[in-house]
Amino acid sequence: MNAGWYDENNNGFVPMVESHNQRGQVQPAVCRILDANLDRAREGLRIIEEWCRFGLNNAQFSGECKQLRQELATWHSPELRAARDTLGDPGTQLTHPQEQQRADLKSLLQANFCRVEEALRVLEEYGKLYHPQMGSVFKQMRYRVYTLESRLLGYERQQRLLRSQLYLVTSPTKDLLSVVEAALAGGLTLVQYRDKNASDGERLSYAQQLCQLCHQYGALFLVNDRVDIALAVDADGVHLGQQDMPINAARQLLGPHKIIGSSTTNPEEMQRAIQGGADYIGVGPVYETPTKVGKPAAGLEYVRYAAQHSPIPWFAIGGIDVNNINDVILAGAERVAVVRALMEAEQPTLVTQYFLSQFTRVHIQSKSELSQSYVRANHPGS
Ligand SMILES: Cc1ncc(COP(=O)(O)OP(=O)(O)O)c(N)n1
Ligand SMILES: Cc1ncsc1CCOP(=O)(O)O
Ligand SMILES: [Mg+2]
Repeated sequence: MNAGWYDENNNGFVPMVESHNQRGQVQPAVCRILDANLDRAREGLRIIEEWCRFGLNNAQFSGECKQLRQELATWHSPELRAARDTLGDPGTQLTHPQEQQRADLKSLLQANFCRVEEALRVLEEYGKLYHPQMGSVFKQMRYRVYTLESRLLGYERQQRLLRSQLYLVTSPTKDLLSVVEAALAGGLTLVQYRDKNASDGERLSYAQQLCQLCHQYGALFLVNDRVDIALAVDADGVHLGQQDMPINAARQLLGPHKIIGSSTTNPEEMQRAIQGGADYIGVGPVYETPTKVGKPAAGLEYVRYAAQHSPIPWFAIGGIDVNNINDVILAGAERVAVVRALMEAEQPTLVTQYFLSQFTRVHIQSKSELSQSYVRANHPGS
């Protein structure tokens, strides 16, 4: 097999020029290192590719993984393979406890990205001893993998946001973690940590614990108001109100792939949030609420407006509970955010399940009511 690499600019396969080794200058150990790391990088990419293909059904991401694997294969010459000495390799016996268990899919993907990036770095450095172009080729490849990682994790986040119909905004309580965990156990997939009075130390500590908990359950975790805390705990994003940091400044700090939510009370604020690049908006307060004292209700009218006009995901918020959720859904909401209804619930797991079940039930019921009234109108007496 001829070694070489795929050059996008020349649009073709570039055969590998004579290696230093062929001139007898490279130690066998270097060939073993290159062989092992070519394998490591390809295996890691294959694991990521399987998720892109079968988990996300995403042809673009899986295509990029496959392309990278094929480019790696072109460097894996018989000469490097021949240097392999598995029996004499002390590293085959060494495993790290973290390799034995992965907390969730995100950590599985991150661990494998890390493995690929490390292997590419090794190939970049030791490759310089083997072939004059190996250093720059593997450096470029490593940057492509970084880009793929951040695009893939960003895409995953957006998908999870789209699928989230219930959003818990927390309020301070001594059993904060157990309330949130009970709601997560009921199927909650989106949590915002909100505490207007805690010290920064407390905020950081709660944010860290909640972030870890949410990720264990595969849920998204956002921080209210504070971009710095969101960054410090590697949260999935922030929620910003009209008085908080502007969306574009937060985007500069958080990068393109974190989620930024924005509060809106009227069509003008909605328009500005969308133009500013918000990933979702809060729509409300739908009803007056003691959680946001002094903020007048925007009403169901604004919910109907959002249902007609918002091109991005939006969450109705403010005074929503198990008694009025159906009115909010019938006004067009497909997603709601709540504080008290879950934070003060005796059984947050059951209340979460109830809320989530309403999105399916109300739509089925309202469709069947509509079809019944259609039959009555068109076939009187039947
Ligand atoms: C989902 C969601 N919508 C609206 C808000 C309110 O944000 P803001 O207007 O900044 O008020 P505070 O929550 O900071 O008091 C929210 N937090 N979440
Ligand atoms: C933070 C916020 N922003 C608009 S309404 C609201 C509070 C909603 O709280 P509750 O669900 O307890 O009425
Ligand atoms: Mg705010």
